[in-house]
Amino acid sequence: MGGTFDPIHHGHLVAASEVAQSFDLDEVIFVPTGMPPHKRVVTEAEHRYLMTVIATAANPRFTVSRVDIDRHETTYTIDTLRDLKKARPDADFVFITGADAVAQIFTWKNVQELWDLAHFVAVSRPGHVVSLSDLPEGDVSWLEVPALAISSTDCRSRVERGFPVWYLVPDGVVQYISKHHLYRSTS
Ligand SMILES: Nc1ncnc2c1ncn2[C@@H]1O[C@H](COP(=O)(O)OP(=O)(O)OP(=O)(O)O)[C@@H](O)[C@H]1O
Ligand SMILES: O=C(O)c1ccc[n+]([C@@H]2O[C@H](COP(=O)([O-])O)[C@@H](O)[C@H]2O)c1
Repeated sequence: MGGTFDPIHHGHLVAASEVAQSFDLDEVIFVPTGMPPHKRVVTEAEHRYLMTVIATAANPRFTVSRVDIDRHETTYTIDTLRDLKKARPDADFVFITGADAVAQIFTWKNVQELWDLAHFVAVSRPGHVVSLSDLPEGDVSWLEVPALAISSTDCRSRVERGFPVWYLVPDGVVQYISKHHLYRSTS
């Protein structure tokens, strides 16, 4: 599952857990992006990576990869999948995306090559509707997951305004944000 994870929240974790169960996956690899192509300036990669490690530590099927943050360039999923495939040539990959991300997939780099490298699973997300007929049949599956109306944008905004993010993100991530003064207007 690729994402900016700025910060990682329970919407990401529920989506990953549901896809792992439904598609009988051995492992879910969370891949924090380096520099995402379509996004604002994001928090330092090491902070996003460490929050992802903290959030996933308790689940034996969850791991975190540094492939995107160690490439030190704009992150494209084509490169993520090529690097993962190089490291695990025998693995069959499933790339997990939310409804909002998959709706943009035809703007992604080398999109036609992506289908050869992984099967894509798009999960439902509150506030986002996707027309399944726009997605290539056989290459993208759809999965309804428990609706959690949580976004990283809202988490950042809440911290900035002094509102709690307890129960929106894992406890360790709340503590990490506080310890490193992330998302405060002065940080
Ligand atoms: N609440 C959610 N339910 C289902 N999927 C989600 C949810 N939040 C994020 N995702 C999916 O997880 C992936 C990574 O998301 P990302 O790290 O950009 O989080 P985000 O909450 O969308 O961040 P931001 O608000 O900063 O754009 C994307 O494919 C996104 O669609
Ligand atoms: O490959 C691309 O062109 C591309 C463009 C936008 C997003 N992505 C990937 O989609 C995933 C979710 O991205 P985001 O920006 O919603 O966190 C993440 O793994 C990104 O690298 C990939």
